[in-house]
Amino acid sequence: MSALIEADHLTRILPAIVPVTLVRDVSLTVGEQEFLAITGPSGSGKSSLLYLLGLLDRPTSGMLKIAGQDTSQLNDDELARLRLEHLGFVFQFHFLLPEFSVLENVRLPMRKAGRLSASEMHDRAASLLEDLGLAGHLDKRPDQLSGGQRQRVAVARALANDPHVVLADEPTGSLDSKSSEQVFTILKDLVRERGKTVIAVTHDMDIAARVDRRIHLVDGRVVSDERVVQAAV
Ligand SMILES: Nc1ncnc2c1ncn2[C@@H]1O[C@H](COP(=O)(O)OP(=O)(O)OP(=O)(O)O)[C@@H](O)[C@H]1O
Repeated sequence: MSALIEADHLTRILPAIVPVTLVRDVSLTVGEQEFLAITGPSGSGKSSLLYLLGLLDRPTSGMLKIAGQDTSQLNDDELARLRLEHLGFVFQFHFLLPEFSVLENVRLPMRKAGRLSASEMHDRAASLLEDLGLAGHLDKRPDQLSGGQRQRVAVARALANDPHVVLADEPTGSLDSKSSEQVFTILKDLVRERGKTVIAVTHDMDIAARVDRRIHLVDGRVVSDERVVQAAV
């Protein structure tokens, strides 16, 4: 198993009159094809840790390697490039651009990466959306879709540049139970069928019980990091 993410003693302190420690001394290694949940009480630092691992924030101290590359000396442009190449994001609220079509929303990260021609981008975006059950919706705008459909568009967008890792912050947090189950199944299939690694922050204990590995945080610290044993059916 080669490491996609290596975090060594990561700490994030928010400077303030009374500094706030968001993440404390977190060390972990995440490999290929892992399905991992980050759990913990509200305010325990789950999102903060996900943002560090996703290069959306910088640690105050500690080392973070993504796909073998030490990120500590990289400037913002280099971090953005590493993010585009290796990481995809799904948030609780989809953050799709309302004035763009579904297809254009999925094409945007490909444009930023600048590796594909216009027709390749179109075909790849259409194919991802079709795989996620959205074939009939490519030209619609996000507000013409249901919440579950929008979240599936967000998953397609996360996959646009074929990242190794998909980081998801409460991906089912604003969905009804049926849509939640669909999005969970999609994330699981990303791991099982597409060989991605998925790291999901979740409050949903039903989801946390069905991943492969669970990291539990309390006060910004990892208090357990365990393989999840699935009950036999
Ligand atoms: N910009 C900020 N300014 C001040 N405090 C912050 C800021 N961002 C986060 N915090 C605090 O840091 C702690 C960790 O926040 P974080 O959002 O990472 O936790 P979480 O476990 O994801 O919470 P939740 O489950 O409620 O989303 C919380 O106590 C939060 O209030």
